[in-house]
Amino acid sequence: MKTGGRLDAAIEILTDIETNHRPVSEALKDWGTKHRFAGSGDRAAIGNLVYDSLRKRSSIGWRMGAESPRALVLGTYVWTWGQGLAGLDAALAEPHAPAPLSDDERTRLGTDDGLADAPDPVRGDYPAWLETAFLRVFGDDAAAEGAALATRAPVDLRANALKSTRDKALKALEETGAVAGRLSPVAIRVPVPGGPGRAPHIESEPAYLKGHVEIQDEGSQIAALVAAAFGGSQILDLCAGGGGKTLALAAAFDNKGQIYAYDDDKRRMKDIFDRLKRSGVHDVQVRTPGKTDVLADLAGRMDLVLVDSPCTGTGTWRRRPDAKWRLTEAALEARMAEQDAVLDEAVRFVRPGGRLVYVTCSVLADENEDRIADFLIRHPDFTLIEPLSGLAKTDPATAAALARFVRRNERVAPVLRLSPATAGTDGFFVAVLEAAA
Ligand SMILES: C[S@@+](CC[C@H](N)C(=O)[O-])C[C@H]1O[C@@H](n2cnc3c(N)ncnc32)[C@H](O)[C@@H]1O
Repeated sequence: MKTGGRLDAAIEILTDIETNHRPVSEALKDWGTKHRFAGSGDRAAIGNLVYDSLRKRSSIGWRMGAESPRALVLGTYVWTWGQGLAGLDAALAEPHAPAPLSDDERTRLGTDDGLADAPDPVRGDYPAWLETAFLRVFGDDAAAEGAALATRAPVDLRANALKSTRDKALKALEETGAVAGRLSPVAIRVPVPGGPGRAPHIESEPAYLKGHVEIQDEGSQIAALVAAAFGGSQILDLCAGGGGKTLALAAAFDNKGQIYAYDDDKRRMKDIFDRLKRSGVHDVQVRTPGKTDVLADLAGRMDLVLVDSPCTGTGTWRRRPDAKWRLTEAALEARMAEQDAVLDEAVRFVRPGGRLVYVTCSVLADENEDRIADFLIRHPDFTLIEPLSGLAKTDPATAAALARFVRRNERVAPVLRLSPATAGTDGFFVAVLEAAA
């Protein structure tokens, strides 16, 4: 396919997503099934056009005067992909291309900066109803933080210390352009190309197949490292899901602790057994929910309970831009109620003097500081402690590198907050609570 045809396909897919309220991945897959002649390069380019259009829906819509699929795709090609008006004209002259530009489109696409007077949520590409929430967390940086959440994310990997080292894994992945991560000592970052370029397919790399690396955002790795550094031998990962943090905890513990992995939704745990096996993890007991209380024997015994809480995922908008525009106030409130519930549940497992680590991949204070503030009122026997105090003992260099992400002037402090703009990771929040001895 030529570029013109790819632009037209992206418009068709975005229209399908919008009119039929379909998830992006499903709409892309469907289009692929109906257009078998499209090669893998075409599919990658079309997928990139669709995702990039969604990432900057608001700012491109503002500049184009419309948020129609056509306006978004044309704006993405000219501005985000840097092809300019001349590049677009060339593509539109190709077979199967979208219709020629109107005069208004031509004028708008030829204007360099149409965002000078735009409000923060437009410049930062986040939903207008979150304006107050973003201002509260980011202040004057709200638009810049939003804009960083509207870029493409790199592929982050965690070198699995149980099977390899970061240096060996970097060597094995040399051809992908992999480099060492900047914050986590086990992070590897694989850059993703811009424009139509295909992201590297890590799942087919021998280093991945042999369990030497796991795919995990560097922010998620840091959350696990911060938690693991509080040590102990009995750990409960209460919201284990597919096991991303469980695997990172197990690697940090070098198979020396006993980790219990649980999730109240059995389906979310479907991949965990395969992942544990591939990673060479032996010290994890998976507990799935059943008719009886399958965690009863752990009550009051855990040195560490990790609550990797359900959340809106605002910190992961780079990877799931459609979720950004689908998020509603009702969904946010539902997540907050779940967060309170799971925090309350966690309490019964923490031994006297033990720690409860609360993690979200959201940047919103409603899901972070506010949940902890309310928790401390309900559970005055817990206190918030320095989030990096564990890591400062086990890995002082990493703790020092992370110190600038500790927030001290919030409603609840100290807490750790990472974001794409400040840390180059997904948005993550970590609070560490200690039970009275
Ligand atoms: C952010 S995801 C976990 C991701 C996972 N830890 C990882 O690193 O791959 C949150 C998980 O919490 C689970 N969950 C929600 N409420 C829960 C509860 N009350 N008890 C246990 N798990 C819960 C959800 O099913 C979901 O899988």
